[in-house]
Amino acid sequence: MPVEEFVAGWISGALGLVLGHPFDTVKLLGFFKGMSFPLVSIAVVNSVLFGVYSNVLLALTAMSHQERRTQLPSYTHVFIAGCTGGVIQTFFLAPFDLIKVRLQNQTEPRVQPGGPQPRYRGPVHCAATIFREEGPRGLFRGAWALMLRDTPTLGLYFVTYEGFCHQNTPHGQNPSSATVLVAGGFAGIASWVAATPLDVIKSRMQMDGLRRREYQGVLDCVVSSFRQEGLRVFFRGLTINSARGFPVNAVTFLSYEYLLHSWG
Ligand SMILES: C[N+](C)(C)CCCC[C@H](N)C(=O)O
Repeated sequence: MPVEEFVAGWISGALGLVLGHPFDTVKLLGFFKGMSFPLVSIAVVNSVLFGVYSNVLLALTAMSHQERRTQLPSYTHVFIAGCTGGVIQTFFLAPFDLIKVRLQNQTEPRVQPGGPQPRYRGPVHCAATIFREEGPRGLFRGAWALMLRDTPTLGLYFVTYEGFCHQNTPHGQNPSSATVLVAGGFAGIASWVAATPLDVIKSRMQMDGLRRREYQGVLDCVVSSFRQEGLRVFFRGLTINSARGFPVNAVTFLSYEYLLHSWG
């Protein structure tokens, strides 16, 4: 099984993430300490996503990464491989994403000497507290919504990327760096635009249960959010998600392709 894809997915994800970090932090104006936690999480999640994607595509098409560069596999195969990557990565992403959302939404001011401690003192303390207060399943709160958000949208992500590359590359050649950058950026925007409605729901589910349970499940959260705030609730964060999605995924795909190419 080609492991290069896993490693390339990890490194390229980390590069994209460093670039996207400022956007992620302004997204909720909460505090988000340091980069080590996001780097560990992206290492795990992106290597699973890219590794599963490439290996499923390989199994479906019997073409290697290099062969796929010159001959585009069918969009159905690309979509299925992307969706499979989306499903599998959810199991890894769910606890990391939950911790991120809980830390970002922490509204207590920074710790003052002698003042009250924040509820979560950092990612590890946050994980331990959730485990203690909400049980092991608590670490997967919102995971269904996350899976619904990421399965089709990661299919779309890879279809956009491969399609754009294919259309802008002369037959039989590798896509240029500029093409890869723009294709990755568009893939990021397309998938984030499609993912935003369920991103709103996912974050609400992840925050639910801190004080009292408000939602019965994903559908209930969709219905009551819509009733209380109207259709526009599903577009919250659309601009910042897209603005972040372009550079992060442009850099992710460029470094991914570069690494795979240089490993030959
Ligand atoms: C599927 N969804 C749109 C949620 C994400 C797709 C891109 C993933 C990338 N790590 C990023 O953070 O932008």
